[in-house]
Amino acid sequence: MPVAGSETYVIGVDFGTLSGRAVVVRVADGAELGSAVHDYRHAVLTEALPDGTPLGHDWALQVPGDYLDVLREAVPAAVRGAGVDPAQVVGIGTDFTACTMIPTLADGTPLSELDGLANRPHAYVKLWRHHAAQPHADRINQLAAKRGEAWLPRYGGLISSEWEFAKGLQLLEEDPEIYHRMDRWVEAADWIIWRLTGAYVRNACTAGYKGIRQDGHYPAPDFLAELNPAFAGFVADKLDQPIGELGDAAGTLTAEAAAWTGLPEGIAVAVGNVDAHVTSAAAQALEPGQLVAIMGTSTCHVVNGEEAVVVPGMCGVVDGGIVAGLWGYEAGQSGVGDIFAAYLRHLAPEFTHERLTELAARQRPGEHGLIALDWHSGNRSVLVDHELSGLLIGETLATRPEDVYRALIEATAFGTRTIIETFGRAGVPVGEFIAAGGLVRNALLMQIYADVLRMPLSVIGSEQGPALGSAIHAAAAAGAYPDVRSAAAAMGSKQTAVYRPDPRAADVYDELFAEYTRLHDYFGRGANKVMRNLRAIQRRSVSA
Ligand SMILES: Nc1ncnc2c1ncn2[C@@H]1O[C@H](COP(=O)(O)OP(=O)(O)O)[C@@H](O)[C@H]1O
Ligand SMILES: O=C(CO)[C@H](O)[C@H](O)COP(=O)(O)O
Repeated sequence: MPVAGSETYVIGVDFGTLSGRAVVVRVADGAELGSAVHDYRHAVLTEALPDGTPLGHDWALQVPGDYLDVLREAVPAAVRGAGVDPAQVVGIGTDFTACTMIPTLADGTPLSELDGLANRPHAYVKLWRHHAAQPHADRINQLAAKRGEAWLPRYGGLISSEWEFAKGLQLLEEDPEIYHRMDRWVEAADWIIWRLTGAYVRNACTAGYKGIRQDGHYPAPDFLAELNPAFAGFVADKLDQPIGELGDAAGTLTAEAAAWTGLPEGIAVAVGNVDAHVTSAAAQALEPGQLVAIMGTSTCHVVNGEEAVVVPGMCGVVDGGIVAGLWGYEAGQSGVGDIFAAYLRHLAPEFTHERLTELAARQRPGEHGLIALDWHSGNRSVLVDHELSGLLIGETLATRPEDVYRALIEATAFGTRTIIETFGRAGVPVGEFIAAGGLVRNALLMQIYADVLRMPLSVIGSEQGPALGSAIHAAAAAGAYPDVRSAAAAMGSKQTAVYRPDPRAADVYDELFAEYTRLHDYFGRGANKVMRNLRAIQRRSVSA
């Protein structure tokens, strides 16, 4: 039950890839009364640092000060837009992309802000999409498999280059001076809470999925030393920190953060969380078998289960990783909206998403004669290899941009089907598919997914699922509800079976999916290493 007395509100802030969004939510029923978005000034640094220092291939950095601007700009704007009295706000919750890592001093100061370090790439935030640590991930995986590390199956047998250890090892080996100056290696999800409360609490979600924390332990020092003797103390010296459970309060808003946001000092601040995982609460999808796909720049798939089983190539399974009391599973596709955006930007600049969607919608499944592999940003699940790349087969002199666009959408749907079938075979059946995120607004894409998956698609009620999910966690952290489940029951929403599969389309897609699977296994499981070879040739030519 909400706290007694006058109407109260909570703030949810979603820190996405390019912008942060704040939403003001009524505690009693989850009504969204106002929202505001603030674009990060430096967006994503992929070519060069702000001073022009060039970056290598597959790099993706951010500037931490941009996140604070969201607190200063978007939060007060959302409160103003909602027309509520800030004094009635009882809590704030946040979610972040992950694994997004900030090297800091012991007080949380990012190294990129120190005199003399602004031109050092490794001093900056490594965004989740930074894929330059694949060789380091490969070494971690080979060594863990050789030693039979007990934690490896909890990650489906492979650690991703996107995660804390691979990125940390890359930092150590490519810029040891920065590594030694770094006191803490901090998830942005926790850094923002540190800034809001003055307390550094590591959230259970990223510590588990991205930080290899299982059953209360991290990989042992002798494992780390075998990777590199100077890495032996990585956990003890840079990473370890008290853990906060999702939906608990990490602390209260400091006077400084109250001044940034215009919110009352002392209100509850929820433990940090991840954009994907927090959305399950907003979609009222916390029961085992309800899979939420947060479909935007990338797609994350999150689903709860009663117990931990091994799903090959999943991102991970974490006790309480989505909600307390259940094992949370995560899988993902690193590129989805990003693939469509890159196609428009580089190859069809005269078109928009809307125009190509409209043209592609006139076709029947299979009509374009194409099939694609959706690995333009590598493969997070189930192959866990970011040196894989995209592929398009079937082009002729007649192939048009809308054909390719449709084939790319279908490829991402096949990627999702591969993940769902892998979960099912491993003993984590998916009973309901709930779509969330920016791609939900593309009705053609939604219908293609329903047809490819042969499943009805439910759709989250909110257009800002992560921010609403964060607000729900804020309500729990403020004690307005006893826990996240009851807050989600009152404040979340979804519409059931909005898109239903068309059996005739599904038949064609079954055939195309069989072709996709053949290509997927051939290029992705080592029979043909052309994609990795091309990447190696590219690296040599760039550095020559
Ligand atoms: N109509 C559309 N059809 C397909 N993709 C779209 C459409 N509109 C935007 N996108 C893609 O969706 C992604 C943004 O999704 P969104 O959920 O808003 O952001 P994020 O995942 O960063 O939170 C971008 O990659 C963009 O190219
Ligand atoms: O891996 C993640 C969660 O575990 C990232 O947060 C995600 O892939 C980035 O999300 P978005 O597509 O919303 O920018």
